[in-house]
Amino acid sequence: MSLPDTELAGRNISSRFWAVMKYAKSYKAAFVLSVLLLAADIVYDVGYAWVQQWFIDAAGTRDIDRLLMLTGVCFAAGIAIIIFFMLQFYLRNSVQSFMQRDMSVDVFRKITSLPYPSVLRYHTGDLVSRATRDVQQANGMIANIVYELSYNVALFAVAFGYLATIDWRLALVVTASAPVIFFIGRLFDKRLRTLGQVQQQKDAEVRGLLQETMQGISIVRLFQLESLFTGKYERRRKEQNRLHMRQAMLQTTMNQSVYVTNQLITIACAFFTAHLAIQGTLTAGQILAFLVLINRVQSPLLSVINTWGNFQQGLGAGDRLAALDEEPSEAGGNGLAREQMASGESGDSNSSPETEASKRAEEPIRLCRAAAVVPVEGKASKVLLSDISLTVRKGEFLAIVGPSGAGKSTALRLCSGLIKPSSGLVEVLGLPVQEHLDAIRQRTSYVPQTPYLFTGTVRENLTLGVEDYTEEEMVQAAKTALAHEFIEQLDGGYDALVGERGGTLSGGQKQRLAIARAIIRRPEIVLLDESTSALDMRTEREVIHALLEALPDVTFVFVSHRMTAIERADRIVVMEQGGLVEKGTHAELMAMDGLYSMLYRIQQDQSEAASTTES
Ligand SMILES: Nc1ncnc2c1ncn2[C@@H]1O[C@H](COP(=O)(O)OP(=O)(O)OP(=O)(O)O)[C@@H](O)[C@H]1O
Repeated sequence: MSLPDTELAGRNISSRFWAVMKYAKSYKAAFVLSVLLLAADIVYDVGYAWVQQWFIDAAGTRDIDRLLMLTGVCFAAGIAIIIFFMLQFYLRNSVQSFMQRDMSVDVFRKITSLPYPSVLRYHTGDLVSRATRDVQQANGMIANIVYELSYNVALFAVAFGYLATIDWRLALVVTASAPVIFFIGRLFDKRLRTLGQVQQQKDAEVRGLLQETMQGISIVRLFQLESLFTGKYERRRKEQNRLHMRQAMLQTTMNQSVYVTNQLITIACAFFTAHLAIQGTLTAGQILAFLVLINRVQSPLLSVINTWGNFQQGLGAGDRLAALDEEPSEAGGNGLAREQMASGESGDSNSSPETEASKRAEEPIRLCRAAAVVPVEGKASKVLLSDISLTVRKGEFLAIVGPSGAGKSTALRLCSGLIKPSSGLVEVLGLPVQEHLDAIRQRTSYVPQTPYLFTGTVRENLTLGVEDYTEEEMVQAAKTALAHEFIEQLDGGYDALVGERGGTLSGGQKQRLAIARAIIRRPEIVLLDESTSALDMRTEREVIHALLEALPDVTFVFVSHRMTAIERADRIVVMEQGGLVEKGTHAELMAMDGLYSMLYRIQQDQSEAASTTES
């Protein structure tokens, strides 16, 4: 996705903060305790000045008993503080890692629920980046704002209070840098935040390129694209480095401005302290405590500015996650009225509800004036399908043919709910697809053009998402898809590993596994999108024959370019340029002498020419 997220930089800060903070709810007690235990750090930091003052002043009075008592108290306090430190560290890290885990699971869930067209709009690298780095940085925002800020504000207040008890005028001089630091922070924050977002985007692009190159490594090698891709990667890395440098320089400029301000204030304080010492208004212990406390008052101011920079980066990541979260999930309905069916191919406005119900049971797929339009960046939207009306009968084997780019796969995507109809209605098993995706997908199987196998065993891939299968059912599904034989020959059989994306299997083997995976789900409808294209013609015929024999009640919709694959089809529809141009049986279509008969003859000529050449 290009960089639209930078527009989100103006979002409400508190809403972003609370969007992340809600993840602390489940760990409320540990979270609150870990914040309260920050008091141990404060006691240690400020107590150090107090101890120095008391030891020096006690040494001045030569009071050994007091010195011993003080040593004992310090020893006990030291041990208690270490225990509190460790507890605080444990709780803080646990809460943060649990929050991060919960948040990344939510982002993962969101990504998997995005509608298919939205997934296509994002780049995989971008989505991976959001689920990993953005989650990490958004959580870092909590660490910054809650822990760091609470700690620094409390340290500042306590150290300032202590300083004021020694000399309130000096205490005020020490804090003179606060308004300047605030001003500097405001000057830099927006730029840091926007830069953080652009940087995240660039990181995602680099990650995306890396992923894509790994996935297409064979093409990179075979097309000798190594230097092209390396150059591309180098350019993106250069751009990424440039942004990192800009960000580092901006952060350093901000830090150094604050540092210089603090140095000037420290020099002024040193002057006043020395002046008061000359006048004899401070004890030696107070002078020492004062010098320690100057640092304790100023270091929170310095830390706050760092925290602010990191907080801005966290907000940038929070914005990117919010943008993803605001993407509508797939569950939404298409809002189309069922009445539209009335004007469709099989619609009959006068029929009774009972007639309609039985018609629906007999016609598991009904498309009524369905259209699919996709938005195209910077151009008018593109029409993929227009005005498609079609019904498929229960147990029917319907074939869809047509030239490349005619819209055959899009029609199947429409039936499986992967894309929404932009107008018209698509009903599957009597239900409008977009409103009943879960129910429909439970009873429908879709086998895409390129089957996707997950890293794991044959068995895991075959039974994906099906828990109540028997060994017999699994083997039967594999036999029906003509996969059993080659599976048995694999080292390990059904427990053989298939490698990343099924890399150890041939294209045809992957396709047969995908078909077996589709039928083990006991579907009522199977949508096959050129799912046998990698098989030889004989095996393809055998697979189709086995499917039809084994599953006589199942409705098959089969997209194919090969006419031999669809010779058993009950009906054939022909598509061209996103429209349905012909339908009928093979004989009817041949008699029409239209596009189908032309495609059929071309293929026959080609196969005759091929067999002549072979002989
Ligand atoms: N998400 C999309 N965005 C833009 N155009 C798309 C999208 N999906 C498909 N198209 C376009 O829609 C048209 C139909 O594509 P589709 O994949 O349905 O064709 P097809 O008939 O299955 O082709 P083939 O036989 O080559 O697989 C093509 O021109 C394709 O470029």
